[in-house]
Amino acid sequence: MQTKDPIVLVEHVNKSFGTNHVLRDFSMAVETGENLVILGKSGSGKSVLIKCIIKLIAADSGKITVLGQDIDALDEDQLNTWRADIGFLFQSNALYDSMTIRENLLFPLRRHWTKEKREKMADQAILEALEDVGLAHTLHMMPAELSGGMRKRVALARALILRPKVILYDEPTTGLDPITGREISQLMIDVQKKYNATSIVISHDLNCINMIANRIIMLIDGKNYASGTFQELEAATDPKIKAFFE
Ligand SMILES: Nc1ncnc2c1ncn2[C@@H]1O[C@H](COP(=O)(O)OP(=O)(O)OP(=O)(O)O)[C@@H](O)[C@H]1O
Repeated sequence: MQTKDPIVLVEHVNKSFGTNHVLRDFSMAVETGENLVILGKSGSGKSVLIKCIIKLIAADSGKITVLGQDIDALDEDQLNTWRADIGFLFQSNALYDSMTIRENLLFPLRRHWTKEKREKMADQAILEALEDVGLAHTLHMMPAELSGGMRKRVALARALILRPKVILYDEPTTGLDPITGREISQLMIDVQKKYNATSIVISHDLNCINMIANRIIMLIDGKNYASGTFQELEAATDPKIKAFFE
């Protein structure tokens, strides 16, 4: 299972909440440039896994290495610098409703860029990020003025503005109609190609998964139960895998 030079390596990770043992000796390796989808039923621990990868929550045991860095060894300052290389698209989009789209995109730059760099480069970076998602005209609008699909695009632009090397998507097409879902999936493919990023995607949306996944990992019973391409897993005879593709 180990690849030559994985950009994300999860080894024997366990995570429990009280008696709820969510991740059980979970391991996976993600290679640079992959679009990896994590598939598993509701409550199986997909969000917990990606929160462990970005160190929003701590695993109980095991080791996680991201961009060559053992994440347990990072202090607060190092964690902040390291997080600039990791984009995260929340299911809720998490846009600030009281801020314009420009201010929403400025937010990560405030955290990670110096004032000097922001003064010189922020406007250009914000415009380019919005152009990447086809929404340059929304610069001075408020989130409430945008449709759900547009808000998702803005959230994607914000996740990409620092040019992360790894992007984590938590159910990026949930709540969108199938056409908008396909548009978002295509955008994810386009940005992955443009910036040679690595994507880890949680999704239940078979259309989205079929479009974007180079590989799928099935998270079942807290473990990396199976992995393969969409076609390989769709053809599986194991009932636990089959259930997802019916
Ligand atoms: N902070 C927390 N405290 C206690 N339990 C938690 C916490 N976060 C997650 N859990 C539990 O961990 C389990 C896995 O949750 P998780 O959100 O990872 O599921 P999921 O696979 O992402 O589900 P869904 O597809 O519905 O989003 C659930 O039983 C959930 O209740």
